[in-house]
Amino acid sequence: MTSEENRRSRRQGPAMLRGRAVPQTTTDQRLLDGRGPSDWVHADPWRVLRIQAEFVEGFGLLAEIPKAVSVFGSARTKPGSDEYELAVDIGRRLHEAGYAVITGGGPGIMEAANKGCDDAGGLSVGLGIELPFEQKLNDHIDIGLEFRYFFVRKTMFVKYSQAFVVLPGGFGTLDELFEAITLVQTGKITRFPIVLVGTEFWGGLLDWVKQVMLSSAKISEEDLDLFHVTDDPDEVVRVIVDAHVKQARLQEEEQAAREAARAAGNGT
Ligand SMILES: CC(C)=CCNc1ncnc2c1ncn2[C@@H]1O[C@H](COP(=O)(O)O)[C@@H](O)[C@H]1O
Repeated sequence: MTSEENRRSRRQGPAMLRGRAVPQTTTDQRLLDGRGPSDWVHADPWRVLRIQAEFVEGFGLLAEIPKAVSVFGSARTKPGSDEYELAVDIGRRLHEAGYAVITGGGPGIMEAANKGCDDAGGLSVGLGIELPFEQKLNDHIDIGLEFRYFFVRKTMFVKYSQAFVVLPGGFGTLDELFEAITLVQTGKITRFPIVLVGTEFWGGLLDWVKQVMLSSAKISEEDLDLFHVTDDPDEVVRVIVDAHVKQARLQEEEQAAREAARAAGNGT
């Protein structure tokens, strides 16, 4: 090391650097200087921060929404079709039962459920996803958020709703449905009603689940109780409300039992 290099030293955060270890520029300079290579923007450590930012934004925006139900279904369902009108009706009824409605914020069933809730004066939430083609949140949303990452968005549906309603849809809908069933089956979320709407649409899949999955012991008999299937919008809401009433009662009983045990332990 030359005596010139030896003299140079710099503090960099908690570190002290000397000689040739001292970088030519400061951290601030590198941050503020627009020039230079930008490959780092696409590197994984940077992505981790973006992912983290999506969680922070989502948690921040949704933390204070009241109890809510997520409604899923095809992005391709056309306004005016029976399934679209059914989703409008379900969105409205969910609001009337005291729930906010959360959807994927897109067109089709998502738009219909948001519309039903919004037109009835309810809180309508859309959690959109950035897609390769131009896309905007539907017009019936009070609180909207656009996610880059599907897995971050999926966390929000589960964390901020207390039930899932699933209307006819394609791969996206099946992905959301089976994630929810898996989370309930594995005890990651408890007492979480999942209602499938459309006995004809879901019938073939349910037959296969029973005839192939169940009969080859890939699931057990009680796993069939993890979801409820109906065509009746009134029943959709009733199943959810009943499950939540039962859940609240159980929680009260558990709380009372804990307090009784504590009191007995104190000898009071
Ligand atoms: C017209 C078109 C294809 C638009 C796509 N635009 C989308 N916008 C928001 N969420 C979406 C979209 N496509 C799929 N999803 C997600 O996947 C589900 C629907 O997918 P699918 O149509 O069943 O498979 C929705 O519940 C939603 O959460």
